[in-house]
Amino acid sequence: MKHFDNIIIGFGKAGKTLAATLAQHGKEVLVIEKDAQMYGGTCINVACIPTKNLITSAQRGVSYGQAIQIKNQLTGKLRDKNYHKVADQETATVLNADAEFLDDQTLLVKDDSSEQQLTADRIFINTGSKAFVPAIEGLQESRHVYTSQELLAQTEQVQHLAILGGGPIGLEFASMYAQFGSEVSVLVNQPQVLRGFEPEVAQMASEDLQADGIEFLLESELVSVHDTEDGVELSYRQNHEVHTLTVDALLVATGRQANVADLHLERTSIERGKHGAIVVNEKLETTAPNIWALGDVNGGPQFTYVSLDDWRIVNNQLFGDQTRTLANRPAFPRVTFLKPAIATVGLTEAEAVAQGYQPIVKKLAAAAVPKAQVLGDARGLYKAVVDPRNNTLLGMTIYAEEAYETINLITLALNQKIPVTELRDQIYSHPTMTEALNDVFA
Ligand SMILES: Cc1cc2nc3c(=O)[nH]c(=O)nc-3n(C[C@H](O)[C@H](O)[C@H](O)COP(=O)(O)OP(=O)(O)OC[C@H]3O[C@@H](n4cnc5c(N)ncnc54)[C@H](O)[C@@H]3O)c2cc1C
Ligand SMILES: NC(=O)c1ccc[n+]([C@@H]2O[C@H](COP(=O)([O-])OP(=O)(O)OC[C@H]3O[C@@H](n4cnc5c(N)ncnc54)[C@H](O)[C@@H]3O)[C@@H](O)[C@H]2O)c1
Repeated sequence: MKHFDNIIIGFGKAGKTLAATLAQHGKEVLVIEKDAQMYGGTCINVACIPTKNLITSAQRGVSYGQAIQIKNQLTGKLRDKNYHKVADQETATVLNADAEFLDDQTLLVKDDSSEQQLTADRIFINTGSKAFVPAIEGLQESRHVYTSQELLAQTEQVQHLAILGGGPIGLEFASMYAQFGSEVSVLVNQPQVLRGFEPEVAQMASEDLQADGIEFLLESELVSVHDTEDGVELSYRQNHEVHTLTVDALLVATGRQANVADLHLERTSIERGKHGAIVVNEKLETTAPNIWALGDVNGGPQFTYVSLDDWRIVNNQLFGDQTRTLANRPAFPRVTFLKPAIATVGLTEAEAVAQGYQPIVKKLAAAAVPKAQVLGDARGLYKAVVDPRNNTLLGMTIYAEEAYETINLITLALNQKIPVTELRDQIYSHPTMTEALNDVFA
């Protein structure tokens, strides 16, 4: 039986970064990835990067067909680069195979033609997550129902797209398809979209999405789907009545669950928790000795930069002072890439009040920022929640052009407890969206 110092299962953000770090320290490491088209992981191949590239193409007026070609070229280039970043290291090996556990120490690793058993001093699980498809009549069988990964592979533009779910995947695809000129209907089982965001922003963004041509079917429950000759008919219940809607395709965007099915964790002492995610402690150790779980698979927030931060925690244990844990993870931003984007960090006003703060709220319309006019989309709002006792930020939501950049500066100020007067008095370059901060905190 072959033995390695370190085995990483899954070529995700945390895994590939850890593999490179281990190799840079001269340590032996094997990365096992089941799909050669996924070298580099979900984000660069079928998630963050291709979706944002398609959104950018749509905003530049590129046709859908051409945009897909540009996207495929980009992901191919990144996949190759990511592969070599690990595989070219002297002490690293990349194996294209499926990994499953036989017990806490042993893996069975299979490809099309062979299988072998491997052991390691340390095993790191970084197998990500996969789309959760609810048990609704006809959904599994339909030829016109897609997950986000499947829809991204379509070379023909869907002309009328229905979307089930109003989370970030549902809304980003809705906005993207509307910008490509498709008709879009979003079924949401809630009374409003963007719940959990500042209510003014949720209201404004929801109206803007509708103005961009997106139809919201709120408080709707999908009952069944049936394929027609060239599309799919949806039956959904709204206000106790069953309605039908016929579209060309349905995107299911109802959340993602930990990718553990193939790992056979029942043969190990690795515990699973909510929705099947691997249970970890604050150092990301599983309940089995010398096995860690990083990224989406451990049930934490599903973002590439959180997976990267999981790497920081493990890296700090292996090569650092062992102080970095989930317990001291700083606040991090969340962005939904709409037009304009919504970016948020920390507490909303309601959350701050619920936690006993008596916050001061600062607001500014995006239309007041010259750069928003330059960019031609002056929709949006800046809303900051400030603790008046020390003038520091409790949270902020930005619904404006380039919100995804400005929020990183705000996150720094929030984590470093920089008084908002500093943000107010900074000299910002002009014309930029960041200079809004001069006025938000005036
Ligand atoms: C459409 C979409 C858009 C998104 N947009 C954003 C965004 O803009 N910003 C953001 O931060 N996040 C975004 N996310 C979330 C982000 O993609 C994930 O949080 C992130 O990719 C998770 O990375 P990971 O390190 O957990 O593993 P992954 O990158 O998912 O890697 C896991 C790898 O493990 C492999 N694998 C699984 N099982 C096995 C096995 N048994 N044996 C061998 N290999 C195996 C898989 O093939 C895969 O390559 C988006 C997600 C989706 C679906
Ligand atoms: N820009 C980004 O950072 C970005 C973009 C896309 C995805 N992501 C990550 O991927 C994760 C998964 O995204 P997602 O949007 O699939 O999941 P989600 O869990 O965030 O949202 C799913 C939505 O579907 C709704 N829903 C669930 N079951 C339903 C049903 N039967 N009928 C109608 N609606 C239903 C839920 O109410 C929820 O609003 C996100 O949580 C996020 O962490 C991040």
